[in-house]
Amino acid sequence: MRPHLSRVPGVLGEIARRRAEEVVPYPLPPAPKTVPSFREALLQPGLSVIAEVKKSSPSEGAIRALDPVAASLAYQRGGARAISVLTEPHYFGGSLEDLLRVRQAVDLPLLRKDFVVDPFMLKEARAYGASAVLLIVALLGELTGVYLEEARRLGLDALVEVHTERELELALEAGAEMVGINNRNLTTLQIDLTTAPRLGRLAREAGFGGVLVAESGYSRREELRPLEGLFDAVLIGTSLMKSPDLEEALRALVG
Ligand SMILES: O=C(O)c1ccccc1NCC(=O)[C@H](O)[C@H](O)COP(=O)(O)O
Repeated sequence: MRPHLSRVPGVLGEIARRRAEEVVPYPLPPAPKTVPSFREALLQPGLSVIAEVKKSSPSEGAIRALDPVAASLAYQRGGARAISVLTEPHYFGGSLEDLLRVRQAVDLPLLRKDFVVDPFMLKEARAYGASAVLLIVALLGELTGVYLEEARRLGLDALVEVHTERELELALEAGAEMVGINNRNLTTLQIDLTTAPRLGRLAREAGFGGVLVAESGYSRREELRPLEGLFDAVLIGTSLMKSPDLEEALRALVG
């Protein structure tokens, strides 16, 4: 079952509709027998970092044409607990090939970072070595629970992404065990670093005891302070990718 994407505004709608047009099932390579647990990696003590391989974006245009394997090895040395690999090709310069190559090079759990709008994309994620997928409530709406169930059935963890109070309610109703709160409004691309702590507190007040991940816009250590004791993990892409030394940049942020 697919979500109704005509109702999704802005660049997010554009990306997702293009993605949906491209999904044509094909024979997948055999999935790795086991992959490390994304959820358990993020539950280690302290604020875990999910470091993102992101070559370009709608916000920034070209960021850096760094080899995803080289970037991921540097992230692993720098202390990342998981790696997010963009697989969307048109706006982010990613691919499933990148995901597979990173899987073969590092031991960390991988998040397939894409705009999932068809259940086949979950099967692809599993086949190409992901431990987890991103499910964006602004895209999936009431279908979030259906995609969550399908992800679980395939043995994938799911990071359910929200940006508003209503989306948070939907994520919790759907039974999300990992919630990502995006500081970036995916319609306007504006970043507001007060979004994650505000919605994070609401989630905890509502009794959410699962994994909380703050996403987007972080580039300095002091910006992570409001997350301490509330969030389990932070997802960082652009500022790391722009740094001359990824390993050092990661240590400077959270080391
Ligand atoms: O990054 C964008 O410009 C963007 C535009 C439209 C949809 C999604 C977008 N980014 C996805 C993300 O959430 C980020 O890649 C991730 O949270 C890391 O953010 P950052 O550290 O700011 O690169």
